[in-house]
Amino acid sequence: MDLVNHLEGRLLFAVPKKGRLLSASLNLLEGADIQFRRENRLDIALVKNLPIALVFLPAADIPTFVGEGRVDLGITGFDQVREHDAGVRALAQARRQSGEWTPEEDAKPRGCETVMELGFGACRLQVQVPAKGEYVDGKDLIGKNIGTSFVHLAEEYFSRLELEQDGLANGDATPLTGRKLRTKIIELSGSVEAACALGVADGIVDLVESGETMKAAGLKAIDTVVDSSAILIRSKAPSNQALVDLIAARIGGVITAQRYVLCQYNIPRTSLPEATKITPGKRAPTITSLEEEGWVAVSAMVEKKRLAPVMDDLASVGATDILVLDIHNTRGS
Ligand SMILES: Nc1ncnc2c1ncn2[C@@H]1O[C@H](COP(=O)(O)OP(=O)(O)OP(=O)(O)O)[C@@H](O)[C@H]1O
Ligand SMILES: O=P(O)(O)OC[C@H]1O[C@H](OP(=O)(O)OP(=O)(O)O)[C@H](O)[C@@H]1O
Repeated sequence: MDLVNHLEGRLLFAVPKKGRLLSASLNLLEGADIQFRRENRLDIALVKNLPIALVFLPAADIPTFVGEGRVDLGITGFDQVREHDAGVRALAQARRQSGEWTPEEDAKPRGCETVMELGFGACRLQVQVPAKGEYVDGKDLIGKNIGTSFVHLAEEYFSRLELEQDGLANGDATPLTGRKLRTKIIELSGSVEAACALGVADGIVDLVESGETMKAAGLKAIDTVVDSSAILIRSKAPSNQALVDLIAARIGGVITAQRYVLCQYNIPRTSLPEATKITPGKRAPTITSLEEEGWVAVSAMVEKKRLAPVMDDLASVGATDILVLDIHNTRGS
């Protein structure tokens, strides 16, 4: 089937085609009951049960497609959105400097909006240097060679440092982009951590999660440029706002279900005030009377990461029969 000619009337939703965000993104789509079958090697898949087409793209390109309004929704990293925005600023500044900028360009609905954080893909874009070297501060790298895949964010970072060193204020009057940098930013598309050891760069700007890659390459972090995690983004003028809202509600429900469990227990009514302080629920706990005089049953959503101390505290105020149930999905919570 010629998929490209079946996109008419469908909301376009971009999903990372590979890499760190792929499997968690597919889990979210499954939880939101977005059903599709992706043909081998095809980067477009029609959703069977909704008027949506999934477009599988590199995470780094998704902010461009969404920001230009070519795709309505997308899953990518916050770092990629920041890098894209910095690139748009750099391009606009270059066009202004060359006199090519027109007032109409300001009116274009460029850029994407964050719909929600997705609770996975947490990492940091950090400035890294050889662990045994002399650099301890970002400023020590001014005038040096920096390897990175995040060229625009690196340019803005070192532009800010250079401005500070020169005693100039960074404000709208002195844009971070379009200046001639003393620091040389070298664009690398992968394995950035090898650049220092191979003599290509004095420092790098690269992502760190566990820190294993950085450590294995003999590097240490000296500053953070961006704290990132996966986000759902939408274009400024999506083709079907109602469908965007529906997808957002479904995905929000899946994320809440992943973060929370349902905790149920019995407790003497006299201890209820203490117990409900421990489990206030998302809005409020549900309390029902038991057949046994003076006892109530409580059920409340509890964040998974707080579960063990919550159960300890409940037991210490006299709760019994404490049960914890997984939540499969939620809506409106
Ligand atoms: N180690 C990590 N831990 C968590 N999230 C990460 C990690 N590395 C990258 N990410 C997130 O995943 C996004 C995509 O990175 P990833 O390296 O998987 O990209 P990719 O599309 O496979 O590209 P590349 O071919 O450059 O590796 C990043 O922008 C970031 O938001
Ligand atoms: O702190 P860590 O947990 O070690 O993760 C960090 C690494 O993960 C990412 O690369 P990835 O493995 O996705 O491959 P890439 O270098 O080809 O982008 C990133 O670019 C780092 O190299």
